[in-house]
Parts: sequence; C-alpha cells; structure tokens
Amino acid sequence: MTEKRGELVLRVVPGITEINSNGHIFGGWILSQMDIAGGIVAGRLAEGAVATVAIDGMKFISPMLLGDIVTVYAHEERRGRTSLGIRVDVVATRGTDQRQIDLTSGIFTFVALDDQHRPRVLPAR
Ligand SMILES: CC(=O)SCCNC(=O)CCNC(=O)[C@H](O)C(C)(C)COP(=O)(O)OP(=O)(O)OC[C@H]1O[C@@H](n2cnc3c(N)ncnc32)[C@H](O)[C@@H]1OP(=O)(O)O
Repeated sequence: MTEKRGELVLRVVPGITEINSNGHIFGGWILSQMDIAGGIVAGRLAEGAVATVAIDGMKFISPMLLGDIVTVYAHEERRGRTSLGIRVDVVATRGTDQRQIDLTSGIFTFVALDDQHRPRVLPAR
C-alpha cells in the first residue's frame, strides 16, 4: 500500500450483517465504503456531482474481521479533463493493541457531471 495514504475521509465499524460465511466482512461492503469516500473527495475537487466510471487496481490485501474499525483514506492521484483518479486505501484498527492492518486499495475514476448527467470539464485549480 502507498506510504502516502491521503486524507482520512471515513471511519466506520462494520456490523454483524456485513459478515459472510467465512466470518469476514463482505468485499462488496468494503467497496461501497471506498466508493463513498472517493466520491466525497472527487465531488469536492469537481465542485459538484460526480459518478464512478471505473475502478482499477483493486486489491483485497487481508480479510476484514468483525470488531475492526475501518478507516478509509483517499487522495487525488490523476486529473484529466473531466475525470479524476482517486486513490483509496482502507486500513483496519484491530485488537486492544490497536494495530493497523492494510485491507484494500484501488483507484476509483470519477467523472464530473453536468445537470444532464454528461461529462463536465473540471474547474481550474
Ligand atoms: C451503472 C451504475 O449505476 S454504476 C454506479 C454509478 N456510476 C454511474 O452511474 C456512471 C454511469 N456511467 C455514465 O453515466 C457515463 O459512462 C459517464 C457520464 C460517467 C461517462 O460518459 P462517457 O460517454 O463515457 O464520457 P467520455 O467518453 O467523454 O469520458 C469522460 C471521462 O471519463 C473517462 N473514462 C471513461 N471511461 C473510463 C474508464 N473505463 N476508465 C477510466 N476512465 C474512463 C474518460 O477518459 C474521460 O476522462 P477525461 O475527460 O478526464 O479524459
């Protein structure tokens, strides 16, 4: 996982309903938290509506367990004309010693949208 994790965007505790038959948290639930966190950062940078168009380099590094506190970090990695590549990293805080465990990472591409739901040129910095 990257050393530069970026901004802490979300801290969440998964519930019992997020557990699969292995006793791990569903990958889809984690993906959803990543999409939410990335979308918060992308929406702020785009100064408006964004939609997820692609997810690349998604990696599930280690299982997430019930009781983990999940922290989602995100930062801008690439800026195009209408799209932003947001790197999203997820870390668990686990156990009484509060150890940090890298869980997942990926690059989410968000497209800035106009009011017709079509791509919109990103604002100048
Ligand atoms: C289906 C769902 O509900 S998924 C959940 C939420 N997401 C959505 O609803 C989005 C559904 N998708 C869409 O509405 C459309 O694909 C849009 C509006 C996001 C993009 O429309 P397109 O016609 O593909 O736009 P266009 O070809 O102009 O590309 C727009 C930007 O997205 C980028 N892009 C498009 N597809 C991809 C892709 N697969 N990977 C990375 N970037 C992509 C383009 O490179 C371009 O970026 P740039 O302007 O910075 O160079």
